[in-house]
Amino acid sequence: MTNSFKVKLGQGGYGSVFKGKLPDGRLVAVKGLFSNLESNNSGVEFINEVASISRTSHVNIVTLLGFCFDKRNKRALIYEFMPNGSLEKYIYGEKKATSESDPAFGWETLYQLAIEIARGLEYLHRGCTTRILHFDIKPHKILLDEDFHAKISDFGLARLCLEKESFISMSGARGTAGYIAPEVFNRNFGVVSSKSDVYSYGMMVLEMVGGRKNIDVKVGVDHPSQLYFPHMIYDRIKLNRDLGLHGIVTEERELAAKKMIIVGLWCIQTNPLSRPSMSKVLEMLEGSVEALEIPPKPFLSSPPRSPQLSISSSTSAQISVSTMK
Ligand SMILES: Nc1ncnc2c1ncn2[C@@H]1O[C@H](COP(=O)(O)OP(=O)(O)OP(=O)(O)O)[C@@H](O)[C@H]1O
Repeated sequence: MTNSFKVKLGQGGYGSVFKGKLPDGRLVAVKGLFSNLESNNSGVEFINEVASISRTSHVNIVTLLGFCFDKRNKRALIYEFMPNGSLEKYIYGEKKATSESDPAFGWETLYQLAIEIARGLEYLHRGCTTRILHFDIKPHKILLDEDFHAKISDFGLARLCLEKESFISMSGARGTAGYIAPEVFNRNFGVVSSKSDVYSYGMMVLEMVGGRKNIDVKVGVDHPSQLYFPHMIYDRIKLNRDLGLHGIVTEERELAAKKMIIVGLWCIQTNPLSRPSMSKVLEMLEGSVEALEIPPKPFLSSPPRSPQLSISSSTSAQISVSTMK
């Protein structure tokens, strides 16, 4: 199926992703899962988990087409192939989105993507058969189809399958620094819930707006005031200053940018209760900018450095999975 693993699409924390083709010609992405844990069981848990999650179906969620599980305990997840790769490269990678040199990927597209991702997340929070709280939403989890529509990829399924199998079960959570809500790494901030995903979503939207990492260590060395993008943009929007963003040449683009900024700032409020639900986010993005109130200035509450943060098991039971009737 993968033609001997010739084309590697990427590398995730749980395995490599390869391009493949089904016998009917459909292109797929095959995500191999490596487990360094001795597992003697038959993989029933894995199969059940995949079966239950494969019932998830939404236009803004990458479709899980199947799985592989062989006698030697090798396992893989098979997803629909997303030809335009991940959002990451359009935010700060080789195809930076706000660049005027690529008008096809300007503010209109970014704004549309913010709405599509919000729809996918809202579905995962409220509408689907399997509800998983606390995904690891970040720009490389958002994949783009051939028409540049956004789909949330994998949404922690790999982690979930391996953790269930290894009996680590639902204890301990991993997240990517820069997107993890404060309550995920410290319970004193509140309870981990779908609002933790709202936080990650907000951080990501602000990166889409800024075209850079929210915490830019390189910039920070020379210009400390520019270290934390959410603070910089907060001051500009609050004081009604020029946003100082690339490519805002029409009023329509400015309105789209403003909505994304205000929504992003609401989403990253430290108190989970102050953050909007994903349905509220959609309402805010789709409504008029005049109806939006500017939130209080968000604190810098994520740990700024290490790219992958493993959370100790003292913050256990943070991923909650349930099958809704
Ligand atoms: N369905 C797909 N179609 C095309 N490319 C994909 C697909 N799934 C993943 N990729 C590519 O592989 C990369 C790694 O994906 P993966 O989900 O494993 O990584 P990750 O975001 O680091 O996740 P995790 O740490 O949860 O394993 C993606 O950033 C993307 O470029």
